[in-house]
Amino acid sequence: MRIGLIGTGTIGGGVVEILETKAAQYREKLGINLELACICAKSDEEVAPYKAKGYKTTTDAMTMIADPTIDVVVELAGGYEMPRKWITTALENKKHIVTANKAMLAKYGHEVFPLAEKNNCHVLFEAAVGGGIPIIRSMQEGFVGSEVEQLSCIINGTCNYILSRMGESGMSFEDALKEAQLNGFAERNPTFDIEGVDSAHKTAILSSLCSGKYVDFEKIHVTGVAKITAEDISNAKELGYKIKLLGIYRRGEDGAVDARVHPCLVPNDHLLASVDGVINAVYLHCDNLGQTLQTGAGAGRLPTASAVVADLVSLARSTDTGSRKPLPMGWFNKENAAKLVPISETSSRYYLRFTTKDSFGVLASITGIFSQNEISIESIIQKDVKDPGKVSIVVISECTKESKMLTALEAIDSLSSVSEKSQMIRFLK
Ligand SMILES: NC(=O)C1=CN([C@@H]2O[C@H](COP(=O)(O)OP(=O)(O)OC[C@H]3O[C@@H](n4cnc5c(N)ncnc54)[C@H](OP(=O)(O)O)[C@@H]3O)[C@@H](O)[C@H]2O)C=CC1
Ligand SMILES: N[C@@H](CC=O)C(=O)O
Repeated sequence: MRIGLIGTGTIGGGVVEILETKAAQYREKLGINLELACICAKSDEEVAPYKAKGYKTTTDAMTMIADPTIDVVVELAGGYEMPRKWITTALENKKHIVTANKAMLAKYGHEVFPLAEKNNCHVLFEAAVGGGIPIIRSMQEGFVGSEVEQLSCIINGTCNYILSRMGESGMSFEDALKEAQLNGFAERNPTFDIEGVDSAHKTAILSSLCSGKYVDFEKIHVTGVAKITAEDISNAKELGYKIKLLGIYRRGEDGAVDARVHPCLVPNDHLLASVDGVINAVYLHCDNLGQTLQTGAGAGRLPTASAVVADLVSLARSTDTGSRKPLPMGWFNKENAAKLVPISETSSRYYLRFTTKDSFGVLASITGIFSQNEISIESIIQKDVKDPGKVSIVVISECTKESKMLTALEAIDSLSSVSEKSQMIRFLK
C-alpha cells in the first residue's frame, strides 16, 4: 500500500519513525507492505531531512493527492479548511484517508463520510479521539452488541495534564501549559485545548458514534478549564474529589442527546478520578455490557502516531485482501441530526464559590436567594480570610436544574457585598 503523508510535525514525524522501525516486521509477520511513497511538508527546509534519507518529497499536497500511484493519504497537518480540501479531493480520486484531525471531522465529517461511502473509500481516524487508545475501533466493533447509555471521558491530554500538575505540585496554570506544549500535547492553537473546543470536537464524534445520529459540535455546551483556580482544586481535594475536564454523553428518554463538555468534580472512588497527567480515559455504561473504561496516553508523538500506524495496518489488511468494505457512516449525515438537550434543562449537584468583601450578613443574603429559587443546600463552608476584605464561601447544592441555578447566581453576583463573579462547577454525580 503506497502512502502519501501530509505533515511532518509532532505526529507526522512520529509516524515516519514508527514505519521506519516496523514496516519490515509488518511485511514478514502480517504479509502487508506499507510503503511511505511521498512525504509532504510545508517548506523545503522541512522536507530536506526526509529527502536526504531518500524519500520522495513535495511541498505541494495537491500534487501528491493527484498522483494515481498513491493509495492512501495520511493527513497530519491539522486545521479545518486545507484538510477539508485535500481529503475531499483525495476521496474523489478514490484514495483512502487516515487522519488524526478531529477538528476537521467534527466540522466537516458530514461532507467527508458520505463522500467516502460514495467512492467506496475508507476514512480511518483512530488517532483523532483519545490519542493511542483504540476507542473508535472499540465503539465501531467491540461494543456493537450493546447500546451506550452514558459516556464520561477525559479526552484532552493538555487539560488533564494541567489540572494534575496544579493539583499534585501546586504548579501554576501557565507553567503547566508550557510543559504540555513542550511535550507536544497541545494543539497549535492551545486555546482549543484550554477552552474545551478540542474536547468538544472529540465529544461530538463520540456522541455521534454512541447515538447513531449526527451531533453538531457547534451546538454542544462547552466550558473549558481557564477559570479553574488552585483554590478550587484544593477545595475539591478537601471534599474528596478531583476536578477533571469531561466530555459527557447521555442518552435522553425521547432519543434526544445530552452532549456537553465542562469541568466536573469527580469523586475519588470513581474510575476517572485516578486518570492523571496526559492519560485519557473513556468511561462507558452500556445496556448489555455494563461499565467499561478504556484508558491510555491521549496525546503526544509516539502514542498518537501508533494509532495512525494501526489504522494503516488495518487499512492494508482490508484493501489488500478485499476482505472489508468501508464501514457505513450514514449516521454522520446532517439529515440524521440528533436533537440536543439544552444545558439549561440538565440537572446536577453544584460546587459554588463566592468571593465576598466581608462575612457579615452576606451568607444570609446568599442562602435567602437559594431559598427563593427553591434550591436546597447540602453544605456551606466559610473559608479562612486570605486577604483583608476577601472572604471565600463554598456552597454545595443538592441536585438542581441548571436554569434555576443560573437565575440564583445572577442574583447573588449582583449583591453589593459579592466582589467577584461566582464560580460554578458541576459534580459528576
Ligand atoms: N499532538 C498531539 O498529541 C495530537 C495531535 N492530533 C492531531 O494531529 C494533527 C497534527 O498534529 P501535530 O503533529 O501535533 O501538529 P504539528 O503542528 O506539530 O504538525 C503539523 C505539521 O503540518 C505541517 N503543515 C501545515 N500546513 C501544511 C501544508 N500545507 N503542507 C504540508 N505540511 C503542512 C506543519 O508545518 P509548519 O510547522 O511549517 O506549519 C507541521 O509540520 C492535528 O490535526 C492534531 O489535532 C491528534 C491527536 C494527538
Ligand atoms: N491537544 C490534544 C491532542 C490530542 O488530541 C490533547 O491535548 O489531547
